[in-house]
Amino acid sequence: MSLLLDDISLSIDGATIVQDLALAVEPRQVVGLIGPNGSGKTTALRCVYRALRPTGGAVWIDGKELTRIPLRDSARVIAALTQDGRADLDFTVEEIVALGRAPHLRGNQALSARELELCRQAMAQMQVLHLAHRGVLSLSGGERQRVLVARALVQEPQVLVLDEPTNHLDLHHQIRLLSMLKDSGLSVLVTLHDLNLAASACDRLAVLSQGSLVASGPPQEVLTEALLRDVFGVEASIVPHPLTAVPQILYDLGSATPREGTPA
Ligand SMILES: Nc1ncnc2c1ncn2[C@@H]1O[C@H](COP(=O)(O)OP(=O)(O)OP(=O)(O)O)[C@@H](O)[C@H]1O
Repeated sequence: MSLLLDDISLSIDGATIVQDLALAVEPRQVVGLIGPNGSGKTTALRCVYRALRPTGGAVWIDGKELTRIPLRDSARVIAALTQDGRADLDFTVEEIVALGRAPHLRGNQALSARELELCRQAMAQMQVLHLAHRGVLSLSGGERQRVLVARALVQEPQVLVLDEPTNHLDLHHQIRLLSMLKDSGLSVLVTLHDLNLAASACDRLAVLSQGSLVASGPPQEVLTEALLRDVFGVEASIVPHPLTAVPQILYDLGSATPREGTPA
């Protein structure tokens, strides 16, 4: 399933937060949305999972304009892992994961045997099966993040939107999650701050700066020393990964430089 952000803009109280963002995610592609803090990444994702409605442009799913699709139908095909999706009710892990099936159920319909097995598999995949009966409030940040990914997977979406999914995850789980996304066969739009992981995991990168798209394309075209300097205010060297040839950034502490338009 394809996802298209067709020149979307989002203004709040007269302030433009995202401006004319054009971005396509082809079927089975993983696209990374990167950019400095406050550049509009979360706001753009919120327009895709319908927490916000763009004030200009439109989002299209497989050739259909999103606002013309009933909410329940779009919830069946788009799953989101959000930054504000922290569960604050003390449900158990298996209850939280089962909530991912909600868009597919009618009323108080119970989960079928297939759906229960789907939940079990997703918990196993995210290595939280042993926590199934624990209350989510008792989990560590990384455990809870993995539970929320499992909930998104049981939704059986075709488009997956994830806002900083590696937050709280240790290195092992960061790499497992990103390789799972790469192999998932889903159309994935993901924001990441770790640019080395983004370069390894994503087919394409899109760079936002102050609400506007400033670069997009394959990681080897997008990640340049000039872009790191101009957009992120960092002097760094970029070398090809010795095994995969994807660009990898070598940072030098003390190389953060003032960025244009950023308060000191
Ligand atoms: N409801 C709102 N009202 C006013 N300003 C907002 C609102 N939502 C977001 N903003 C502002 O819009 C800008 C972009 O925010 P957004 O969360 O999209 O950035 P981001 O790129 O995801 O940042 P980060 O990397 O820090 O998560 C920020 O300056 C933020 O303060």
